[in-house]
Amino acid sequence: MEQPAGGRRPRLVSSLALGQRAWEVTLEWERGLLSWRDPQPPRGRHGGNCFVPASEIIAVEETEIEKQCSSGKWQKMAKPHAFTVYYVKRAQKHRWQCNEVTFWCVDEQLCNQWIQALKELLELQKSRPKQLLVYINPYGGKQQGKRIYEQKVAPLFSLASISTDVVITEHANHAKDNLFEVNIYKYDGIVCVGGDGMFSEVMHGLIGRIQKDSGIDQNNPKAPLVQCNIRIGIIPAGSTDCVCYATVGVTDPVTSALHIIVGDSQPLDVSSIHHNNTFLKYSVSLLGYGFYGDILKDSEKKRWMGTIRYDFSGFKTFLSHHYYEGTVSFLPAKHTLGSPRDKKRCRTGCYICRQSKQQPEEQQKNYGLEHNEDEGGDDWRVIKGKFLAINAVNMSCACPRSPKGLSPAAHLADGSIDLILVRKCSRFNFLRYLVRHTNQDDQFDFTFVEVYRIKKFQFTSKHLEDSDSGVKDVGKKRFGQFCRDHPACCCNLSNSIWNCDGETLDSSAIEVRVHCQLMKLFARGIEENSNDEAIYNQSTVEQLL
Ligand SMILES: Nc1ncnc2c1ncn2[C@@H]1O[C@H](COP(=O)(O)OP(=O)(O)OP(=O)(O)O)[C@@H](O)[C@H]1O
Repeated sequence: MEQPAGGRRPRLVSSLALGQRAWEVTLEWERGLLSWRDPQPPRGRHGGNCFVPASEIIAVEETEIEKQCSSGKWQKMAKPHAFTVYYVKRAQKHRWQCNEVTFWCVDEQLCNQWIQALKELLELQKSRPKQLLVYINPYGGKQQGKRIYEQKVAPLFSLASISTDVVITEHANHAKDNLFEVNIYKYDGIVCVGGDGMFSEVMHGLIGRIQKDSGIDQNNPKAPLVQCNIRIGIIPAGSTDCVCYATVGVTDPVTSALHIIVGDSQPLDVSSIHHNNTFLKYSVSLLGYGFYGDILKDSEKKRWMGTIRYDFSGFKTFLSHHYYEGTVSFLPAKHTLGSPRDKKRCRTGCYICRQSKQQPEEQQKNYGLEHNEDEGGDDWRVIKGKFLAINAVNMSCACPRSPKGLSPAAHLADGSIDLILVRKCSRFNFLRYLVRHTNQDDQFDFTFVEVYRIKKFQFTSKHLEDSDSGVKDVGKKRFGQFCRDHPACCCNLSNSIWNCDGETLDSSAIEVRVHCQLMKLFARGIEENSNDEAIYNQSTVEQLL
């Protein structure tokens, strides 16, 4: 063992066997790094050097290995002592796998010393969860949630010595209601196994519970919400897993489980949505009126079709080409360093998101001040018009169908919303706009598309503004009915609905405000990997619709 100066913990260097050959294995405490190299690589082969940071070691276990190997060599030797290191291995397209390597030696004491040292190093990884509360939606997606959890996730949690309390949901809102009853503070995290709907339910339960315990009234649209430090992990098992995709880069249960085990933490902005001082919902990805609202409305009626309903309803909604009149008022975001068209993608360790970290404290400080900067004063902008789509996104909304997403440069945690207004245009132009979500061209470079980075917005449909004039209304309702019966008609219907992260909102007139880094996920954002960006070219318009 090497003994460096200065009383620091010594580096552990040993010659250990890996298979049939002796490797030099090193554990560097200061750098938190395990490495092994072949000191005499076979002729013609380069010496392999392997490194695993301690933060990516999943577990260390003493291992029984066969006393006799095929060559019969060990017969003459003393009993081998072995240990296995399980660690994260990066595969293609942001996928993580659990890899293992087994080292052995004949010196039992040396073997134990290595196991002890590695376990101590793992103990130092303080952000790792020890106890998790898991909710499984057995009916999400292809109804595989339970199987996915039991076969792919639970064995990894057990390997990493994470204890779990598992609840298999029996009805919608089971998890949300349960989160108001259990002692959530004894857990290091909440895991949901399901799709975006299940995640939304757990998020509402957790944020709601924290506000309740802190005496915050969620119905007050101006109340500064209390941050949730209990992280949520998403094991994707739904028909849409967009939040998982946008925060991990892939929808793969094993990858997500490994991000939970290593204790990743990704802060996330959350928008609160109110109507007349009544809280409606929280949103973390897409709040869409018009095109995406209509797709949801139609697809809800076709649940029997399974996941193909989204393609079907997307195509139908595109053909129907309805536009909606209304007024959007918004408060531009001044604090953030980026802009929606600057091409600075939000990636692991994003600088722009890190700079926004102090925002929640400032919001708390400003609360109650009559003319605080947050209220914006005269800075509000008002836009009246006819819109095919109004999309407010808290993240890029990248998904396998649209790997760039609705706003490629949106950030997960910069305390802003990207507001995209798509004004009435021809069907052909709208198609051109949609196609740009799948290629390298700028989807905001159209005269009928505007994008703003904002903090708050309000929307009222013209239908509601006019609702006093009863006579006009009757006519409009009739007209609306005619259009519903003839979907190829492209006139304006009175109202669309809001699609809030895949669920409908009860009101079309809404008030929205973003809460910077209100919650945290067991994720690290999308890791930089230029090869994966080439995936854009594979998407087609059909996939997008
Ligand atoms: N046991 C249950 N029975 C019925 N519904 C449930 C149950 N558990 C959860 N849910 C609800 O099912 C909804 C959809 O769940 P989830 O997101 O997991 O699946 P999904 O197939 O992706 O659904 P969607 O396509 O509608 O988003 C959630 O809103 C959740 O509240």
